[in-house]
Amino acid sequence: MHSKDQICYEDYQQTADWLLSQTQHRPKVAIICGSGLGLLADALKCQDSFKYADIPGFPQSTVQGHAGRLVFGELKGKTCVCMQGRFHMYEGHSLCKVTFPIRVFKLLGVETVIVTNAAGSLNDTYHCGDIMVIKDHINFPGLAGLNPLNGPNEEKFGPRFPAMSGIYDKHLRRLAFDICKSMGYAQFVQEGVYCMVGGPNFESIAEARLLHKLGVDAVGMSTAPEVLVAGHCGMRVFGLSLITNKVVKCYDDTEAVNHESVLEVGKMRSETLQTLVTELVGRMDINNNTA
Ligand SMILES: O=P(O)(O)O[C@H]1O[C@H](CO)[C@@H](O)[C@H]1O
Ligand code: HPA
Repeated sequence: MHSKDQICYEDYQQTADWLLSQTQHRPKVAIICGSGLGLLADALKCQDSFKYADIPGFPQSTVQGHAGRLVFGELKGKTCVCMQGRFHMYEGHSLCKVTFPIRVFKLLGVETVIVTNAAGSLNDTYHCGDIMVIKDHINFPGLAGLNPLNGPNEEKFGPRFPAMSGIYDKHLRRLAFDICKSMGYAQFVQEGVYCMVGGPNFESIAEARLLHKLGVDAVGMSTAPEVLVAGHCGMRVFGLSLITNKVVKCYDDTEAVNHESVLEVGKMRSETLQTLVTELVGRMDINNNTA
C-alpha cells in the first residue's frame, strides 16, 4: 500500500489471491446487499463465508444492517460472491476503500455486478416496499469531484475517461421486468433514476424538493461509486433500489425517516428480492467456471 488513501494494483491482487486460496468458488457474479438486505446471501448454496475482518486489505462495516461478511456460493448453479454489507463514504472510508471489493471481484473473474440498496422515494407514484430497477443515476458527490476514479488511472483496470451512458445494462433490466411479470411482482416494480447523496443525514425538505425537481426517483447514500468502478473495469452492472420510505417534501409533514424503519422495510421485502435476484442470475447468460 502506498499512502493511506492510495491503493495500488498489487493490493487488490493480494486480496484476490488470498480469497482464491481460501475457496474453490470462482464467481462470475457479485451481489452487493444494501441496508437490511443482507438476507439475500441466504439464498446461496454450498457457502464459503469470510468475515471482512479476516480478509487481508478489506475495509470494515460499521453500519447497523450491514453484517460484514463476504459469502461465496451458488445461485441456480451459477457461482456468485455476495457482500453482506457495503461501505459508505459517510463512515469515513475513502472512495477507494468504498469500492475496494469491486476491483477485487474483477480479479476473481467476476463479470456482472448486481448492486442493491435501500432508498427514499421522491417519485409521488412510488410506495414503500416498491422495488425500483435502476435505469440511471445522478452522482452528486461525483459531480462535486468526489470520485473513486480520481488520482492516477490504473490502465490495467480501465481507461482514464470511462463513458457512463448505458451503464445499467439494458438487457438485464428487460430480463428483470420479464421475471417480475411472471412472478406477479409487476404492480410494485418500477424503473427510475437513483441519486447518490453523501449522507449520513437524511435530506432537508428544500433538498428533497430540489431532487424532485431534478427528476430523481429515489435517493440514497451509496451505489454510484461501486457502479463507476465496475463500469470502469468493464463489468456489466444491474441495480435495484428497495423503496424504504417516502422522502418528506412538505413543511406540514410531521413524519421523519429513521434507519430502523429503513431496515424494517428491507426485512419485509427480503424474500421477494431474494427470488428476483435468484431468477435473474439463473437466467443470465454467463459461463460458469469452477476452480
Ligand atoms: O445504500 P444502502 O447501503 O442500502 O443504505 C441506505 O440506508 C442507509 C440509511 O438508512 C444509508 O446508508 C443509505 O445509503
Ligand atoms: N435518503 C437517503 N438515503 C436513504 C433514504 C433516504 O430517504 N432511505 C434510505 N436510504
